[in-house]
Amino acid sequence: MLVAENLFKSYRRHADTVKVLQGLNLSVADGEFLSIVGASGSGKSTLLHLLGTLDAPDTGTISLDGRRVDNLRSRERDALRNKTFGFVFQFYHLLPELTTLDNVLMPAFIGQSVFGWLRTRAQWRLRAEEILNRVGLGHRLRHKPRELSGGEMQRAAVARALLTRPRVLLADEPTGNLDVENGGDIVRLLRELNRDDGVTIVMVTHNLEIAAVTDRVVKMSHGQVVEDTPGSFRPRLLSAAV
Ligand SMILES: Nc1ncnc2c1ncn2[C@@H]1O[C@H](COP(=O)(O)OP(=O)(O)OP(=O)(O)O)[C@@H](O)[C@H]1O
Repeated sequence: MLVAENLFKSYRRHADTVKVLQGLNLSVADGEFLSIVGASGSGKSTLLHLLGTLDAPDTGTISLDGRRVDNLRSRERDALRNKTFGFVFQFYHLLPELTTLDNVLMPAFIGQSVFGWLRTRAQWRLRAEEILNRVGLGHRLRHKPRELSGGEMQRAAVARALLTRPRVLLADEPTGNLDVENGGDIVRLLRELNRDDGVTIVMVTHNLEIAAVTDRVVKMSHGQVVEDTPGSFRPRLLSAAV
């Protein structure tokens, strides 16, 4: 479904050029739960940004269902991104002044006209409540982020990413700021969303135990894929695995 071919990406800072991706190839199948591991600086986050059309490669191509997405014009790219991808980051990025419910509603609110929003907000609210119940936060709708635990904040961020029913969830170190128990809960939640709702998930992680519960573990080094192995996930082990 999502295919990256021969990606090169460098960052220029002043006189320096940092070569990050160096001929990277990766295919992600529909419905897969894949993790990307590798040393710090190997280019994991850069790859995730490129796959999610947040940034473009210098050369190489990225295709979704056979259609190039790396060279779209910005308006087309934004529309495709909003429809196709949900993003979860290590530090949640929730807006502190908004309630959990309003944070989750943000993707629907942004980019709509006032009239569009007034016309559709009741439906979006129902959807937001449904997804918040799904992630176990149905009892925290009115809480502000500072009134939530780290694990709850990440659940809210997952709910926000899934509000618009994206096909692909791109998660950059979603457990990186959580203790073992809460990190395990988040990965179990992602596993369930993948299994029950068919969401394709690409997750960057430093934690090899967490990576092992995904279907496939891709290891990066110096901007290339150097290992691509099945994870050790078995459905019946889900509760004991993390
Ligand atoms: N916007 C940028 N400008 C300049 N250099 C950058 C930029 N973004 C990333 N880099 C550099 O590119 C390299 C790869 O960064 P990237 O974040 O993709 O690595 P990573 O594998 O995700 O690392 P980590 O595991 O530490 O998060 C790093 O050396 C980083 O300093």
